[in-house]
Amino acid sequence: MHDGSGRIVVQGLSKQFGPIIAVNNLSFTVEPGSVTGFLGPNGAGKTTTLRMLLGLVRPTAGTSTINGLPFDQLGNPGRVVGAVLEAQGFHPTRSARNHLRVYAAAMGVPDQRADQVLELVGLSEAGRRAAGGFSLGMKQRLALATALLGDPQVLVLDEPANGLDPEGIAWLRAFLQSFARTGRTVLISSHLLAEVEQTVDQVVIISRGQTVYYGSLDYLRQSQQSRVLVQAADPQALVVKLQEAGVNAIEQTQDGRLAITGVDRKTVADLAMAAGIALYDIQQETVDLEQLFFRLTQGQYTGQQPGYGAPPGWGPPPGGGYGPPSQGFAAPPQGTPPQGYAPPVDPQQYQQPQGYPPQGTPPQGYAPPQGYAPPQGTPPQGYAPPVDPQQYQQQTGQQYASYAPPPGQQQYGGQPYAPPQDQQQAAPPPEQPPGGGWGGNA
Ligand SMILES: Nc1ncnc2c1ncn2[C@@H]1O[C@H](COP(=O)(O)OP(=O)(O)OP(=O)(O)O)[C@@H](O)[C@H]1O
Repeated sequence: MHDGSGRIVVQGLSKQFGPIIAVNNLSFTVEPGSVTGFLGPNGAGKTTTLRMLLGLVRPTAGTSTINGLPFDQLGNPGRVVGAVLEAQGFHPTRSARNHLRVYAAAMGVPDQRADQVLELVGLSEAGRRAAGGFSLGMKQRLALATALLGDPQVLVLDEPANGLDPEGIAWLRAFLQSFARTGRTVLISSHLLAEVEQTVDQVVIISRGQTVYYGSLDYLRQSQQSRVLVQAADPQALVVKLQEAGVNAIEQTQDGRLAITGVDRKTVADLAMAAGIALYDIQQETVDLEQLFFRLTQGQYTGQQPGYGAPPGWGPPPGGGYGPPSQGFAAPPQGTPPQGYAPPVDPQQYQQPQGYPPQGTPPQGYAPPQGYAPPQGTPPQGYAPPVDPQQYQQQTGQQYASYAPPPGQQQYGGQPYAPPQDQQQAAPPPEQPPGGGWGGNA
């Protein structure tokens, strides 16, 4: 029901399976009106966290709530949370439409909603085909359709882009952003930053069950400065010349090159030439987000400490704070839809079925953020911490505990439906989600 904020709060969540610490003291908040990416390499603890959030796994410690309540106290969870943990569990010979009708009945929503959600995800034409013959991408869409049956306030999707082609990923991006823009909450997991980079407003990056970054991608991006890598005939002499010119952020790389931050290639080359120091190689190194993601999560398998923070000599984020992520989103691609798909409904605008608060009306009890509200204030001095502590504090009310690394660790535009009178009084669905659909790998 749309009777709460739709906020997801995870607080000190831990899960141990025998000797395996799958999730270790995880805390983060997902605000309504935003898309949050939950990122980490394979085995980092993403699915376990989502399963705890959805009441499918009992935490060893900590809590997770949606609308301020644990999942099992939500009453009619299918109307509050739409979840896909695995795009599996469809009866192989049952048509997609009939699959959805079964879930609609369990949830107390009218049969017509099945056709609406099929249209929303672009599966209208395939609706009468047996789900067993669906491609992975089509199964992802059908799982999403199942999650949308109850017109939920919150979407929790585990690796939703898995199996989608580029057209499908672009469509999903537009859909989720449009969904979030109506004041709803979206939490999606992925092990690939690039897959969700253009979709999310903020990310929670975990490695070995622990948070290694929590904040906006803009902050992460801007915390990294490019370096000039130079191979000089006389590195020591070049260091002296650079320091005389006021350039002090210099370090030596393992291969003997100098890594210089805060200057461009031309400045270094000019200084070297003026001093008569021969240069054998000079390059500008720009660190992209994927590299940063890898750096933050490395050690997952090697037992190394994760790459907390920027390397020495790297500067603070640019002055003036950091801006909000780009507004708007890419329109779904044009052209011929893949075989078997009806063209998905234009995800430019999510329209709610009748009987729900009008589109754009935030759920009671909170003011949805306009786009993404960037953290306020001045970024930390010296270097960028892996977790944006201000945002962490702002959202959780807690001091971020892992600021220093622990030792040794590391749209849609649906056809509104008017529920028939008798359906409006329908019996509540079961306490637990029906197996196989939302929360399907229970
Ligand atoms: N039921 C279980 N029993 C024992 N260990 C488990 C169980 N579920 C998960 N684990 C372990 O917990 C750790 C985290 O697994 P989890 O599936 O949550 O990671 P993940 O980030 O979702 O990975 P992936 O991207 O590969 O799905 C792994 O080491 C996994 O083997």
